[in-house]
Amino acid sequence: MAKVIAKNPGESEFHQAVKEVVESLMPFIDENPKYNHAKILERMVEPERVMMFRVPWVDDNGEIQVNRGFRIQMNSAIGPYKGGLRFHPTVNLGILKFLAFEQVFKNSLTTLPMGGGKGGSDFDPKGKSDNEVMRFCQSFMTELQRFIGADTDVPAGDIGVGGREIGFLYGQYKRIRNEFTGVLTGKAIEWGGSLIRPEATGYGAVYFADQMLKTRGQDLNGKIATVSGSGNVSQYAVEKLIQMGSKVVTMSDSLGFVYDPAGFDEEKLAFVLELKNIRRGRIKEYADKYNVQYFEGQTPWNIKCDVAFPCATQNEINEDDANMLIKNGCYVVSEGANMPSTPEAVEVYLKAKILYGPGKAANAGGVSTSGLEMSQNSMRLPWSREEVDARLHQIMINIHETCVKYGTEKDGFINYVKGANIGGFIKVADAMMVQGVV
Ligand SMILES: NC(=O)C1=CN([C@@H]2O[C@H](COP(=O)(O)OP(=O)(O)OC[C@H]3O[C@@H](n4cnc5c(N)ncnc54)[C@H](OP(=O)(O)O)[C@@H]3O)[C@@H](O)[C@H]2O)C=CC1
Ligand SMILES: O=C(O)CCC(=O)C(=O)O
Repeated sequence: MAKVIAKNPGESEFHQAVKEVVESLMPFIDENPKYNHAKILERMVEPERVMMFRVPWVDDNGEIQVNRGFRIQMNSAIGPYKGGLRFHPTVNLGILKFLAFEQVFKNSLTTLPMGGGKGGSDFDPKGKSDNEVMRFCQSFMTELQRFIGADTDVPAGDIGVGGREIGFLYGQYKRIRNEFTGVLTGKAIEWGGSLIRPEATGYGAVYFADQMLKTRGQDLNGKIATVSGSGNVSQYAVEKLIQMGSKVVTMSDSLGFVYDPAGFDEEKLAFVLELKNIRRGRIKEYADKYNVQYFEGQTPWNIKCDVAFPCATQNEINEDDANMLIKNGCYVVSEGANMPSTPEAVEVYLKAKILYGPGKAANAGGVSTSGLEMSQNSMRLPWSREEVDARLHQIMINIHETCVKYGTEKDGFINYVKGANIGGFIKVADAMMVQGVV
């Protein structure tokens, strides 16, 4: 860790992600010294390649704007680099390296042949016109296209990158490279996308929670759920929770959260989708429309619930929030977001022995379905909604089984952090061992 910190100064999120993995992997590596001799971990914390580039574009007033673009190609031992693009003003090298590092383990857990990568820009799509977003995406892809390809590196969406952005990015890739390939996932269904990809991360986090509950002979029916965020992952976590009989009482955005004690239903969720995906408004409008409470500048973790789904961003649950969740009776946390719980919050969950599914396991449904989109693109054949959903569901069951296999402790407690880290590590490490010193 000292070396990682010294070599990557100021990248606190990257240090955090590496530390969590290293801490749970060290006992396993001590028992399997071959990984130590081959310096697997030292190699895994060093990206295979990092690209950083200028993204100039012209806004609607004719003024030139300059953003910074990135792509981190972290590890390709088990397949082409795969991972989303994030467009958000907070994006920097350290954040994308943490996301790329997590992605390596997550993609390995999916059982599909995908390496790990991540990219993005400090561009903020909020408040921009569609034309501005298009011009930015075209400039971003003009540079990115030289580093990616359907068998090399396949980006997708993440925060700030949804169907609209993937469309603009794909259009520019096709124009420059003159090829129609599966170079991006999250495409629209009419031009090579997969059914269920938009739903997959949220659905997957709910399927994972359901599997965790099954270990205690329970299910989601009748449970009170809190969800944070109101973007892609949150929207479909809420949809699946409603379908499974839970009562979802919160959603949020970066300005605050709404508390609806009667619970979201399909009609209310349709309002949120229209608000967020089309009008691109603020969640406060939900409180105004349905006459419920809105808590400005706050997160939903002090609301009483059985199950919590953090689906917004990293480090959105701190130690106090975690203590509050547990004090209020919450005993399941399934992370739709990447690293939404601080290390102190994770300590609280593990000490309380609740059912805690870390993001790299619980939110792997999104990238899994991206992998299924790649398969369909290679075959040039689309699968039905039922087929993709069944495959997604089975993958989440398999990931859960892997966590149980490597994370069950002597007293029977399932430490999903340990299970996901060891389960994700083995496949990548073994591939690296036989591929030589690369
Ligand atoms: N999309 C996917 O397939 C996958 C996404 N993830 C992870 O899920 C999380 C959400 O992604 P996604 O739903 O795609 O992104 P979206 O951009 O669709 O939605 C993000 C949501 O989180 C909120 N948010 C973003 N930043 C902050 C912040 N700093 N504080 C509070 N709220 C914030 C946003 O509010 P506002 O609109 O106000 O910014 C918005 O409600 C991320 O951690 C992402 O890495 C993980 C696996 C796959
Ligand atoms: O679908 C993908 O390729 C990436 C999804 C993603 O960015 C993630 O799992 O965090």
